[in-house]
Amino acid sequence: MPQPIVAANGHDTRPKVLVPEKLSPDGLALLQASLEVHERQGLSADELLTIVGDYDAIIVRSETKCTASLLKAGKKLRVVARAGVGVDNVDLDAATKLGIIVVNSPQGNINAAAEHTIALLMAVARNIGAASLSLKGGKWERSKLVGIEVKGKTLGILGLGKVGLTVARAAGGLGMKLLAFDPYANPALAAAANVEIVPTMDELFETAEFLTIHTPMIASTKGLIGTAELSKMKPTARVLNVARGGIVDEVALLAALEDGTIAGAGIDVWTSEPPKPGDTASRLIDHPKVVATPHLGASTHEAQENVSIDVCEQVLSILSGQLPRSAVNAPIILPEEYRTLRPFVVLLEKMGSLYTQHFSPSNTAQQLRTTFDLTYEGTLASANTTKPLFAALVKGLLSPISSSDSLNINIVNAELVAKERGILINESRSRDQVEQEGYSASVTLKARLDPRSPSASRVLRGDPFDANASGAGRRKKIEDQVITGFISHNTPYISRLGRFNTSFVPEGTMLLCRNYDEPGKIGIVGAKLGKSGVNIRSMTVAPIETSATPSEDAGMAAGDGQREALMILGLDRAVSDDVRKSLIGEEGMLEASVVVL
Ligand SMILES: NC(=O)C1=CN([C@@H]2O[C@H](COP(=O)(O)OP(=O)(O)OC[C@H]3O[C@@H](n4cnc5c(N)ncnc54)[C@H](O)[C@@H]3O)[C@@H](O)[C@H]2O)C=CC1
Ligand SMILES: O=C(O)C(=O)COP(=O)(O)O
Repeated sequence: MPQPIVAANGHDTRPKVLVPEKLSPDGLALLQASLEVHERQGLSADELLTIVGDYDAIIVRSETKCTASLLKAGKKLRVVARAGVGVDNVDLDAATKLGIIVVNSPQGNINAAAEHTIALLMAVARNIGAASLSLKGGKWERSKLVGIEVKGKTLGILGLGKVGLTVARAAGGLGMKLLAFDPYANPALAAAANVEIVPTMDELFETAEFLTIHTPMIASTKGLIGTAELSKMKPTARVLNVARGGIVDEVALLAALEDGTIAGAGIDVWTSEPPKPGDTASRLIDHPKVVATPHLGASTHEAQENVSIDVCEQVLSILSGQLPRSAVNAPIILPEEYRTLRPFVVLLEKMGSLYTQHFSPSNTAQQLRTTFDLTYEGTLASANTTKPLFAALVKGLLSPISSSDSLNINIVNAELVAKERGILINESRSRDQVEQEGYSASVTLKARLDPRSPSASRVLRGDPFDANASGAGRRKKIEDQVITGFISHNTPYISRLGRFNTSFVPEGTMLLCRNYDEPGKIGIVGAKLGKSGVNIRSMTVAPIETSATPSEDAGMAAGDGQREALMILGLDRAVSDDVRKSLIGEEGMLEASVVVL
C-alpha cells in the first residue's frame, strides 16, 4: 500500500486520485489513508483536460469521457478505474498504447441493472409511468390504463452475459418463456436458467413479446437494432434497453412507436446523456408509449457501494505496484502467480538492460530491431502466464536508451511497444531440470539474426566495445549474445554472459572486461580505476577455453586458442568512457564495457 510521504517542503507527495463523478464514500475511504483524493464533480471537458496531468489515477462512472486527448494529457496517469461495467466511455486503444491500466467492476452492479430491467418490464406491461402521471394530474383513468401480464409471455434476451442471465433468472420466476441470442453464450448456464438459445437474431425479433438488450456498446452493436429489425417484431411487442444508448437506433425506435410497428419501450440509456432538448431522445422520453429513466440501472446504494469498493481496491493495488483483479486491457494474473513471478520480473528487467548496455549500446531508442529467443527453463516453464516477464524484458531492453519519462512499459503495452521498436521476442519453455546450486528455474535470452533482413546474415551487431580497437577487441558475433539468469534466495544472478559461464549479482555500476587469462590483469584494471578514484566493491572472474576460430569470428584474435577470462567488477561509482577506453589499450585486455543495473 502506498505510504503517505511528506516532502521536505511540507507538501503532500502522496499519489493523487481524481474523482470527477459521484462515487460512494465506502470505497473512497479506503484510498484516503494513503492517497490524496480530489472529488471534483461538475468539471467541463476542458477543465478536466487542464487538471488531469496532476493525477496518478482517475475514477469515473459513465459521464466522464476518457478520450485519447484526455489520457495523453494525463502524463502521470497509471490507472483509469470505471466504477461500473461498461467502458465505452474510455478510449481503450489509447490507454493501452500509453500503458494506462483500465479497470472496471464487472460484478458490482449486475443485480441492480437486472432489477432495473425487471422494473421497466413491469412498468411497460402495466403502464406504470403513464398511470402515475395521470393520477398525479388529478385524473382517474382505470379503463384507459389496462395492461398486460408478463406470465406466459416470451422474453427475448439479446446478449446473455452477466446482466442478461440475471434478468433471465428473475423473469423465469415471473413465469416468462425465455429465449436468447448470443453467439458467445455459455450453453450450460443458459440451460440451467431455462433459456433457449436461438440460432438467429431474427428468431428473437419475430417471437419476442418483450425484447431486452444486454450487449455491451461496441462497434458491432452500435445501431444493432434499427428499422429493419424493429419491423420484424410483433405489433404488440415492447423493447427494453438498460444496456447503452445507440444500440437501438433512437430515430428508428421513435418511428416504430409512432407508426404502431411495436407497442412500447422501456429505456434507461440514451445516445447522448443527458439528452438535449428537442433531440430524438427527448422526443422518446416525452412519448406516451415510453417509460424512461435517466441511466439509473446501476443507481442503487448497494451497487454503488460494491463498485466503489471494488475499483478503489484496484486503484490501491496498481498504485502500490500490484496487479488489479479486473483489468480490461491487461491479462488477468492471480496475486499468488504474480508473487511467484515477481523475482523473475526483476531479473528479466536486469537481463534486458544488461543486454542493451553490454551487447548493443549503439542502438537508439527508436529502433532496437533485434530478434530474441527467450526461454523459460525448469519450474518457470510451467508458469500460467509470462506476460509480466515479457514486459520486464522489454522495459529492460529499452530503459538504457530511452528517457525514463517516456518509458511507461508494463503488461498493458509491452507487446505494442516491442512491435513499434522492431523487437521480436519468441518465448519458449524448456522443462529440462535446472536443479543446481539451489535454484530450480532459469531464463535464457539469446539474440539471433533477424529473419526479417536476409542481408543480416553477415551483419555483426552490437559492438559494445571501442570500434577503433583492433583485433580481438573489435566485434562480437550475434550468436554469442546470450544471457542466462536465475534466482536464488530472491536475489537475481547472471550465470552466463556471452560465452562465459559465471555467477554474479547484476547490481549497480559494473565493469565487464574480457581479457586473456594471464596473471596481472586484475592489477592493471585495479590501478587504473584507483587512479580515477573508483573503488572495486566486488569481483568475479569467469574463465573460458575459447573455441572461436579466425575464419568464423572476423576480427577476433582469440582463434589462437589462448584462454580468455571475463572479469566482472562491481564499482562504487561511474567510470568515464576515457578510463574504459584506456583499459582496452592494455596488453591482453580485449574488451571493456560499463553497465549500470
Ligand atoms: N444501465 C446501467 O446502468 C447499466 C448498464 N450496463 C450495460 O450492460 C452491458 C452488459 O453488461 P454485462 O452483462 O455485465 O456484460 P457481459 O460482458 O457479461 O455480457 C455481454 C454479452 O453480450 C454478448 N454480445 C456481444 N455482442 C453481441 C451481439 N452482437 N449479439 C448478441 N450478443 C452479443 C456477449 O457475448 C456477452 O455474453 C454493459 O456493457 C453495460 O453497457 C451494465 C450495468 C449497468
Ligand atoms: O456499469 C455500467 O455500465 C453503467 O452503465 C452504470 O453507469 P453509471 O456508473 O451509473 O454511470
